[in-house]
Amino acid sequence: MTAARIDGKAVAAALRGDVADAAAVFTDRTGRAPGLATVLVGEDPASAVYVRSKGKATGEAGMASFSHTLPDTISEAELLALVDQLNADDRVDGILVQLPLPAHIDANRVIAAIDPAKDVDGFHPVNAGRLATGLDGLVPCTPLGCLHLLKQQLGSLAGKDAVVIGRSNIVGKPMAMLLIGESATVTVAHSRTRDLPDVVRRADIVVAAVGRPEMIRGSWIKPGATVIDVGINRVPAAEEGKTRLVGDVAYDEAAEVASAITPVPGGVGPMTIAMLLRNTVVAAHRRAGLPDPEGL
Ligand SMILES: Nc1nc(=O)c2c([nH]1)NC[C@@H]1CN(c3ccc(C(=O)N[C@@H](CCC(=O)O)C(=O)O)cc3)C=[N+]21
Repeated sequence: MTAARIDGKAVAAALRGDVADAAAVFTDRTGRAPGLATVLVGEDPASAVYVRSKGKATGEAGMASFSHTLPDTISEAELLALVDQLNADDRVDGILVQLPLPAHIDANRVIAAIDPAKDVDGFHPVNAGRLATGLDGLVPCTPLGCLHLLKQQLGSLAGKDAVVIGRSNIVGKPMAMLLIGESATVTVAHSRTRDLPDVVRRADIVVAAVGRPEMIRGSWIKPGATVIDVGINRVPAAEEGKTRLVGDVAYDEAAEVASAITPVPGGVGPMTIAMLLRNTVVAAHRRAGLPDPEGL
């Protein structure tokens, strides 16, 4: 069997169209566009690329973008002061502080300083708690994008065996919460899990978020499983001096066994950005006291 390739880029483009429609309605009703503020500390070139592509996507969706680039010599207090300023700014509906932050800054303190109503990354403990307890809040973009792809592919997830590989606050834990919310039977595996290949072999749904290039092999995949690859790893390419992106899953091997699989690039990555825009337009509606836009 050759697996269907789940086209995250196309699904993300459709979602961005719906977000743009909702943003236009919001702008009409309130007289201002939904606004996203991004904060980048330091000059890491890969991080700068993400922030730029987010800024571009925001404009295309009819939203306002406020981007702040700070030197990596900035103090924690100065960064916290900027977050306070963005919390107080009524034009700003969403705040994204790009991670990782330099080592002298406590990322948990910065995340905790963001107004939970503007926390479009869904990283604030209040939003994590809401997700864990089934309350409405803002949900982390990458797991939300993975769930959207899974539901589009499978319909109901109820009763499916799902394995999430990775236990980060950003992907693994919220992914597990979302899958539980869909009534899947969820196993969270990680670096200390015993017999990982056997654990993965039981799964109808595999979400790989470990950050190790091509670690999950085709022989680990249950025939017919759906595989969502969150990994974005840059590795040396065949041609001297060049690099290419690979996921956490050995794509060609897994595609021979799975029924559907996301590619890297063009899978989960574009969904993350689309969900960031989605969360921003949802946050704008809630802050304005309007009902959530339908169908997002
Ligand atoms: N507070 C915070 N929130 C984040 O959501 C966040 C962050 N910090 N720090 C960095 C990571 C990384 N991240 C990506 C999003 C989209 C692609 C993406 O669209 N990738 C393209 C490929 C891009 C390329 O070709 O380089 C794809 O997979 O097709 C990648 C990476 C969000 N992050």
